[in-house]
Amino acid sequence: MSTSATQPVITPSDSKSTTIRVGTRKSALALKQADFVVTSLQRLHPTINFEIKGMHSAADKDKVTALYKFGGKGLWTNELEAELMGGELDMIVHSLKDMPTGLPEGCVLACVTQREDPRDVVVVKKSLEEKYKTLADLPEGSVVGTSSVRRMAQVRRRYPGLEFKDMRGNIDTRLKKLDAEDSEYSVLILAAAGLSRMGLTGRVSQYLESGTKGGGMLHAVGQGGLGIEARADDEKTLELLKALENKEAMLAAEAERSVMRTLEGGCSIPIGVETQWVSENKLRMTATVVSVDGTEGADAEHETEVKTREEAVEFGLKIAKQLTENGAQKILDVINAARAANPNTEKWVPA
Ligand SMILES: NCc1[nH]cc(CCC(=O)O)c1CC(=O)O
Repeated sequence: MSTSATQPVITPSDSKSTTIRVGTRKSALALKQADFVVTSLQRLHPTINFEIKGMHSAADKDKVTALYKFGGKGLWTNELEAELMGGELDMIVHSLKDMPTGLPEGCVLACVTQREDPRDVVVVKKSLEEKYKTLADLPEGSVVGTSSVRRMAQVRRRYPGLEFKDMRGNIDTRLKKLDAEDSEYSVLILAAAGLSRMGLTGRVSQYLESGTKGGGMLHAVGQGGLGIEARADDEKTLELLKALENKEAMLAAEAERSVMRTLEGGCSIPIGVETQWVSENKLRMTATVVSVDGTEGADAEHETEVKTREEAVEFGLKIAKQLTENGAQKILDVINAARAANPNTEKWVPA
């Protein structure tokens, strides 16, 4: 075999001998996210072989059962985690917002990548696009498609005249259902990040955020971020992932997840957040907990210096405490009691 400058010789030592298996859900969006992570890792480590393995979760397979009944925590993630622990996978790429705030023993949130736009957005039915742009434009009785209790409760609080109807399925399916001539929906609320990753930002009609123009709506904990889970003792994979970590995104995510972890009583709750780096190392968070009927809300806002994971978690605790003092506990107690009393009729989805 001859060597030349244009034809590098592949010797056994630098051939693709190591394989890293990357698990993900199997939706088009999830596969895109995993692909993004693998492409980034492959660029940094050309000699490692990366394989993506897509899996359908229990919640993907069963679209009828109320999602929180799968056990709330780990709805989308349990099967993947079993493979991670069994060594069939080396990492899992998640939408951070679908990741439970408590991970199974032996698993860690190894990496948070740079965050996409964390906001929710309004998408208007194609045939109504000329008529309505924002939630405020919608006439009373208009139907908003969402299965997220967080989105529903917050919209109800600000726009009590609107109606809600369940909307599940992946992004493509949701848009098709919205646009169908005979659909009852006027708008959908979706995550900007999902649309953007699918190349569908053109459908965004309004960005929702804390200000008046944004409808006073806060997004989900972790929304727009990717979380990569790995085995706590897998030094090699943890080291690989360090290069993909975005510190600002990680600290903001830890702070948001800390609020959620502190407040949740074992089930998904209607909590919205917004975090923003306002100056060097200074994080501002706005958070809300809203009753399902939208009549009551507890709000909190605070900014503080956050430089470490511990400080981020501490900050989240502080916000959770402020929320509790402002009435969040009462709202959560009512929700938990209603779920316990009437487990068969609710379709509340953590989104
Ligand atoms: N609820 C499902 C889900 N999980 C993650 C995203 C994409 C946004 C993200 O990565 O945070 C979506 C779609 C949506 O909420 O519109």
